[in-house]
Amino acid sequence: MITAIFPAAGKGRRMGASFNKVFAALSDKPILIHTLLSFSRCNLVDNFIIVAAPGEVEPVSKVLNSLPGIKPCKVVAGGTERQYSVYNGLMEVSADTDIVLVHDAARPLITSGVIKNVIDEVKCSGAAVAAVPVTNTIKVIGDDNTVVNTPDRNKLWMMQTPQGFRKDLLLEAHERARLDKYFGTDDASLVEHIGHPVRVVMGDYKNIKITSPDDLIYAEAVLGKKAVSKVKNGVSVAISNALEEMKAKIFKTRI
Ligand SMILES: Nc1ccn([C@@H]2O[C@H](COP(=O)(O)OP(=O)(O)OP(=O)(O)O)[C@@H](O)[C@H]2O)c(=O)n1
Ligand SMILES: C[C@](O)(CO)[C@H](O)COP(=O)(O)O
Repeated sequence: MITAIFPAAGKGRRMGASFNKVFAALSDKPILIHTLLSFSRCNLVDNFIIVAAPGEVEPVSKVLNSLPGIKPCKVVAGGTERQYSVYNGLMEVSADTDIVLVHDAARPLITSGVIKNVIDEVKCSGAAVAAVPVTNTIKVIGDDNTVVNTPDRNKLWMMQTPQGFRKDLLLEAHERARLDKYFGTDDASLVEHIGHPVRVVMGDYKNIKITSPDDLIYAEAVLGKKAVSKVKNGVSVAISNALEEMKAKIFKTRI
């Protein structure tokens, strides 16, 4: 059994909106809905756990479980850091799950092909992360802004999600990180911290994390045609209505 955990409990500060960016509209529906629909189209994943901000758990749960085309979701409360949010999600994974995927709710352009790449490698080696080779020259900079060195570009990859692991391995890594007070910006770092090899598989340059308003413009352009075809089959109408409902419930005091 394969379970996907979607950390969605961030603040989206770099987006500069007055609300959590995962509810921001991208084309015809919220970012979070795009992400969940993409995973719902991939028949390799069995269960979804969405980690929402504590005050957003109830409305998100109600809206998600009434939407067409999205697999049934469990919604749990997140923490103050992404790592804590993932841990809270992990605590809710069912006993019959053997593989866990962690995917940023803020990466809506994920494809079934990349999800499959990650799952295939987890089945072989236990830990896999989607990533892409860097396309710019990277330099390490010292305190005074002077270049320290220029690492070999052929060895530099940008990490994405999904990141997938055997459940027991990811649990051990998170428990150890808590004991050691170790923080990583992704789940693979925690697995590296316990000394288990993590394999990199091909991601997709389009699989961006929506971080700033410019990313929304790029994502809109990528989705362009797809969004139009979805409107035709009527699914988007239900989702647009759900977006309005979600906005009204979650943001009525904050917009
Ligand atoms: N305490 C947190 C922080 C982040 N996330 C989630 O982790 C993903 C990646 O985080 P990031 O893009 O850094 O999101 P934010 O923390 O929302 O953004 P910012 O750093 O700009 O505030 C997002 O889907 C976000 O919702 C989470 O579940 N819990
Ligand atoms: C996990 C991650 O998506 C890998 O790129 C990323 O590290 C999380 O986002 P953040 O911007 O570093 O919080």
